[in-house]
Amino acid sequence: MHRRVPGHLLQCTNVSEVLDFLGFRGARAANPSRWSAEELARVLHALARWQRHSQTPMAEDPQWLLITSAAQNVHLEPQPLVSVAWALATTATRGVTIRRAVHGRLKEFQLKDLARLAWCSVELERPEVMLITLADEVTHRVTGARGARTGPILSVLDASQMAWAMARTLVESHPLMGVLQEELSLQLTSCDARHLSNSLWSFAKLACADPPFFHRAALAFAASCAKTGAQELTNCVWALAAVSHRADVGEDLIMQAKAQPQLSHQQLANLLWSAARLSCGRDLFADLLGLCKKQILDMSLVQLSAVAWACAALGGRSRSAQTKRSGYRDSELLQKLELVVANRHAEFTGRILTNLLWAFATFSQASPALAAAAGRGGLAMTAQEVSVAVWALATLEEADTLREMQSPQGAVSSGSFEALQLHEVASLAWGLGSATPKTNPVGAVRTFIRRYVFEMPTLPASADQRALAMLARGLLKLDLQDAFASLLDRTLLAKIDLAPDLASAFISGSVQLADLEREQAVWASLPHAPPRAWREAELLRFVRRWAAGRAAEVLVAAEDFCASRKVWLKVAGGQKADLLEAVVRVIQPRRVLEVGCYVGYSAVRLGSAVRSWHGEVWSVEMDPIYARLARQVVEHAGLSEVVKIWVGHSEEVLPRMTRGATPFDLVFFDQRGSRFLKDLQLLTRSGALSPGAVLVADNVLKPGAPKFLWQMVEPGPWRSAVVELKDFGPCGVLDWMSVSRWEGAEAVERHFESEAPELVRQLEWQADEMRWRSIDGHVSPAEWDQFAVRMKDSFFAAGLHPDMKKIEDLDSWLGDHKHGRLR
Ligand SMILES: C[S@@+](CC[C@H](N)C(=O)[O-])C[C@H]1O[C@@H](n2cnc3c(N)ncnc32)[C@H](O)[C@@H]1O
Repeated sequence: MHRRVPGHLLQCTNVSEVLDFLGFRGARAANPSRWSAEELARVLHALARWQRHSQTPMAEDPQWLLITSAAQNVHLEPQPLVSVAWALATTATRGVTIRRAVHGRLKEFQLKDLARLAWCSVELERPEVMLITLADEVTHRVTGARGARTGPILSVLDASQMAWAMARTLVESHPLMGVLQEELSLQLTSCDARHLSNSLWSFAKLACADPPFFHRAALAFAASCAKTGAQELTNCVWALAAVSHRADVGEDLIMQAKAQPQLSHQQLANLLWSAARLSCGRDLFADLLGLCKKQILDMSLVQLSAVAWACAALGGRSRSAQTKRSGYRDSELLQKLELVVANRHAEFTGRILTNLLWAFATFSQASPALAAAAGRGGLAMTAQEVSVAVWALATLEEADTLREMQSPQGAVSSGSFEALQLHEVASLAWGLGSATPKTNPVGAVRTFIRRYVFEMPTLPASADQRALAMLARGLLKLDLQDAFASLLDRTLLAKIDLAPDLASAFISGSVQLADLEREQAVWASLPHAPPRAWREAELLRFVRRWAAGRAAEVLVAAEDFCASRKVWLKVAGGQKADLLEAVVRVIQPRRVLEVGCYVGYSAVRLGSAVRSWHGEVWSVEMDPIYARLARQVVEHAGLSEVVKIWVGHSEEVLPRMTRGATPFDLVFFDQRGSRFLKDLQLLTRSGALSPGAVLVADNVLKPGAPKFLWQMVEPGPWRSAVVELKDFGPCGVLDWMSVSRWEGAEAVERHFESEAPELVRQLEWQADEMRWRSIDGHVSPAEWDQFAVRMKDSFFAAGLHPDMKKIEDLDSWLGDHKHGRLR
């Protein structure tokens, strides 16, 4: 079928000239119904080959249409019929069918002809009807012939053509795919890379690949692809990514594809999408993204949204359950995307919009134009897309748009959510709950969410815990207390080994509902010393053994534990403890708040300092296992009356604990740096800070809290100083702690509204990325040091020049508060 086209044929400029060249002139040319079946097939075939090379559109040409209709009315032998099918398929001629000609005659065709017909059928009318007939026949013949043969029955070319046709037509769950897999398995070592790539693509598209076969086929492709082109490489990489194959093979192939000259926009977008799905290395991803960025403004919206999706999704499959994706934030790309959004949002479909929204929300990048596009109810969004959009808009705090989506014409009101999966319902519940005032319950959707929880089937032990935690929080935000209780009961019933975040959501939710019974049930389900907390459990044993129940001894024992066992614990010891004590000595706070208690080391230090003037410490910890250990450490130090430990995420606990409480004089932020600003906002909005309160924040350099630091050094209600010191532990990595004094409540909101410059936002992202990396794997002290130095230089480059102080300067700097003015 793909023989070379004769040179003379190539020189023809229209259909008549081709007919003339083939010897059909005058009245004979005008009367194809008089031609023999073989003549018809020969002419159609030649015309199709001419069209393929000349790229001249022919499907509407009157002479071509006459010939094709004549071909439908004659009886063709199998060979000419395959030729005609090929001609019709390659010229994308519509309205002509060969189905009837083939019907009832399949036995006359050889296996290879059936495969060619399958390949052609993709472009013909109602392909699935013909394809299923062909697939049944091939399956029947190959399985029937197996008894008599040990080797392959279908050639690699035939098998790959059949597979490709099935995938293009999306014929799912047909036994033929299993047959083709077996046929290909027998010939993997001798397969041509092009056919292998087509086959892998087809199996992945139909999600029907058996992993060992896929792996062997991928290795066979990698071994034979040295001379293949970009399309084959892209297809194969896409297939590996779609079935979540091992990253290493995919990464090698992406490197090869990247080196191909002139990758098309589609190939680039596919490669980047695949690189994200395969969790490729960041350098390789950055190289590919560099190529995409050069062409981004010429890409189609679908390609562009795939690029955005890939950037947000990179690193999504992290090893530990605690971590989330960090994505790949690129300022230049975001700026270009903003430009596209501003100019072309009217053309967005639901999928394009939600991909972009998801990426912007992942990067905490506000985009009013994008939010406005989502608000217009006219966009036909599927229920899944609505759930993504709602989550993204809530993350970006676009409450107005969310309300618009819930108007009678909006996508939320008109959506039908019955087919949503757990994580999608969770996004919907959390998103709507985050942005909807309690006075405006979201009607039918709220009823659906409640029913979904009550009708949920038994949860498997492998249930998606991040989704469950999000759903639990969403239910409380939507005031669906009975559904929250039901979700908690079902989860405990399933004997799921609770991850910290889910346990924390359940405990803090039960406390909020004053449901002591359920709170205790969750505590009882938690192991005392899970493997991830063995060091912390060891610390408690060590402290109990070597410290005689006084705070000072507990602190020394904890430090000895780190030194003697050569373990590093993330506590504010050493110079950091000196700084905390210096601040406490100067301001003598009555009420202290700590966010990030861990095992209670700094809580004990703060508690023992404020005890002498009857002060108290409230400490928040989101991980119940750590919180329980911390309570035991505090109890052993004899400080249970002074230190109160609250369990839950700061976002949930702070509003609850500050309601009607006496304001705090000292706050110590030791949670994740990217929470600092949000938690500070919660505190100032709820009036939880006393006049002149002092805020100490740890790790503002390493991994860093750039947005927070930028706000604190900007002119406004805070006066801040930064102390450079060494982290606790044997390596003593460089770090900063900030000390800020609140000078009044005026202009607080305005202060928070000012947006940090792009470079600072970029640094914020880098800090978070490093934080997740350190949770997910090991970061060496040398890497931390390099990171800290780079961060410092970047701060200065961003114009962030804090007032640097030494610990001994704090006394005079905080002078106003000396001698306990706050008492
Ligand atoms: C660096 S450790 C705290 C060390 C402790 N302050 C000390 O010096 O002994 C950080 C702790 O904060 C907790 N955490 C992180 N983000 C939090 C949040 N948003 N709310 C409550 N706890 C959080 C973590 O689980 C972790 O135990």
